[in-house]
Amino acid sequence: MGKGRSKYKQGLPDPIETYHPHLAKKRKVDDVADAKPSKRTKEDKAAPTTIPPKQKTKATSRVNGTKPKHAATAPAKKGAKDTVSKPKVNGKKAIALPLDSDAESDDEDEELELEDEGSDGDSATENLAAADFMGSSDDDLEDDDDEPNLDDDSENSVYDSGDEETRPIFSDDDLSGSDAEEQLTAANIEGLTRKLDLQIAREAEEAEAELQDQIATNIGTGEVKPFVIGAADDDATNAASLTSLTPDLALLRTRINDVVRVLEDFSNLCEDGRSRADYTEQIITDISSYYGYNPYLAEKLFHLFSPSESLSFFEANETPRPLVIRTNTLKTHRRDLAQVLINRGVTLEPVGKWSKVGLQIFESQVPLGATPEYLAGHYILQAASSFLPVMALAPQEHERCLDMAAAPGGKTTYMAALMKNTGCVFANDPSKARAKGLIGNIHRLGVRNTIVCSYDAREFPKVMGGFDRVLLDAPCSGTGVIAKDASVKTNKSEADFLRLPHLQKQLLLAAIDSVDHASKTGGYIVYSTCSVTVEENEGVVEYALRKRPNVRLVDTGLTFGVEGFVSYRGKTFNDKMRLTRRYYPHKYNVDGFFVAKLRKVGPSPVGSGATAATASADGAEEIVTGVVAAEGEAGEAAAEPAEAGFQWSDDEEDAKIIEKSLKRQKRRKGIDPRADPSKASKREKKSKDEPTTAQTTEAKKDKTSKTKGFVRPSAQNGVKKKKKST
Ligand SMILES: C[S@@+](CC[C@H](N)C(=O)[O-])C[C@H]1O[C@@H](n2cnc3c(N)ncnc32)[C@H](O)[C@@H]1O
Repeated sequence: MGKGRSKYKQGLPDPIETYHPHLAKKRKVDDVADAKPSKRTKEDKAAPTTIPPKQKTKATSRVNGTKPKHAATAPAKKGAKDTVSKPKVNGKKAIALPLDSDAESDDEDEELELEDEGSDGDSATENLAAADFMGSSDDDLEDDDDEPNLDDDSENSVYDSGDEETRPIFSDDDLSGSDAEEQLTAANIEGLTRKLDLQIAREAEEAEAELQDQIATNIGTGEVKPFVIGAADDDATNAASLTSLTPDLALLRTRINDVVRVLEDFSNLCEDGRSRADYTEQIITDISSYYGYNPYLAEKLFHLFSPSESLSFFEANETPRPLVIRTNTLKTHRRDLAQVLINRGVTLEPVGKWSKVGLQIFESQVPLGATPEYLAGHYILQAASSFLPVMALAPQEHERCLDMAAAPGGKTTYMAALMKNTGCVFANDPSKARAKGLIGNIHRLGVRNTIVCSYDAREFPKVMGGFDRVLLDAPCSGTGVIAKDASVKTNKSEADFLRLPHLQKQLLLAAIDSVDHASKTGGYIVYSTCSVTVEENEGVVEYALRKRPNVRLVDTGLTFGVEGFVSYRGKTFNDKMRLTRRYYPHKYNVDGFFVAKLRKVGPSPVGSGATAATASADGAEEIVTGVVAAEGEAGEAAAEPAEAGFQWSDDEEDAKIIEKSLKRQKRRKGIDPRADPSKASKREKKSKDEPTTAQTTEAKKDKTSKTKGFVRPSAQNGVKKKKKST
């Protein structure tokens, strides 16, 4: 898998907002060089602000092998575990850090916002009684006078000498052994910061020059037509080396680059008698061998982008995304959390202006999944792109919300935090094994407004409805997270891209039918996946718009992201599809993701299975069963295609395709699909008509019960118990 993978350096990322793969790669090379003291230049040695060698070689674990540009960091210090409310390092007082280095005003906004978010001081104190990790008091940290000037690089250091005397700056030669550490003062860190800034600027210039060179070379050689297609056929040696089990990666890479050039300037560079299709076929085969994808998936992903952009995408999938944590504002503030982690030897930086709770981790001397703050629920490890659907959903205090596919709970717990533990979140996941993780996270993060349940979410409208907002973070193929799970490259087949969209469509209809269109504060549905394929994203939303004319696409409110496709390979989608957002690893250095926000403007059609059930915010049951009256609204039949151009499969077609695919799967397993067709069709009918979980079956027996199958996590730590209906 990933034959070409080892060739590529890992660990690129810049802070998420400013991702430039070419710069990042370059930096990585320099990082390695830097790590070898013997390679340091004379000037470096003479530089008065260099960290002594001992410090440089200190065993830190570099997350993703990256260095922050201006990451807030602390040097390794003795007795890090002795963190107290006013942390001291080598006798120096640690101060509030310039986390949001972009703008002071921004930082002030954040302070205000954090105040608003109102951490639950009690729970924090309870959890942290043994060790006061919270660092200095809010008063200390929020006193602007104590804060460094965010705009001034010279003050962009970790330690403030404060009132204490600033020590002289030492050169490498002056420092040795543990003395070196002792003498690492604010002043030399300040110098180091400046040096690093200069180095980064130099690297950026060099990388830019390199890029320009490459572009110029490509342009320069533009007149020479690359002989790419013929090469494989005519040159026996080349052909063998490029297609054998151990292909010559360098040759393969050259051919990929050549074909990209041809495809992007076809009229000038194509070989006589060759069509675009020939080149496209060639490059897909090569990408598939070079990066280790099955040809079906390689083709699917290739067609999402221009040829050169597709290469950036495949390339970005070879490197991990930055490690990100989300501050749990139910327990702490980002600034406080950052300071405590810095004191533990973590190098971090705010994830970007778009989030007030994310911290990107660059280096850590401690395992981030086992710090006291982690165990106390002050943060959760969560991919940056995972924040986005929740931000788009924007759940409000005192609302009643549903997270339809919730495990392991990254988004549920964020929803609860935005709702400040008020109102009620129903967190559903049919996988019991995964629900355990969900319950664990809910407990650890101090979430108290959430009820866990375990249904096949397609059944949800029949069980209960009337939600102000519903999040459907759908099960998907994971083509956005290939960097995390390379098995996707080979294990996703055509059958998956038929089965998954079918399930996603059913789930999205259920999500829509579970929402109260008359909600005073909401009436919203957010649909998201960690996949970048069109079938799982725009295709699903388009289907829902056709089947439910009572929903409209609305703006996600997200400040970045590529617009969704309004047309794709001959298919036309609703014009408003541009309001959806796509996220790509090569573009934003986040996992690939898709986010769509819908607003329900009228009741769901008769026969949709929607139940008008409402419950008070604290989860107490007040049941109104029955199908929402159509009130003159169009039913299923009237909900027929609004968009003539959209030719994708509908329910019936889907069913046929799924049936075929199931048969194929059975055949592959050596089972004769016709062995007992009556039983098979009965089984299929049953699985279509009935919920798959025991809880749902019970719930169907007594539709008036909305509490069966739920468990209040606060009442229970572990596996869910069924509650008797009230
Ligand atoms: C992408 S994951 C959800 C991640 C979660 N939202 C989070 O942020 O932690 C998709 C989830 O869908 C669940 N799932 C699969 N089939 C489902 C169904 N029919 N109804 C509801 N959930 C389903 C899976 O068990 C899985 O946990």
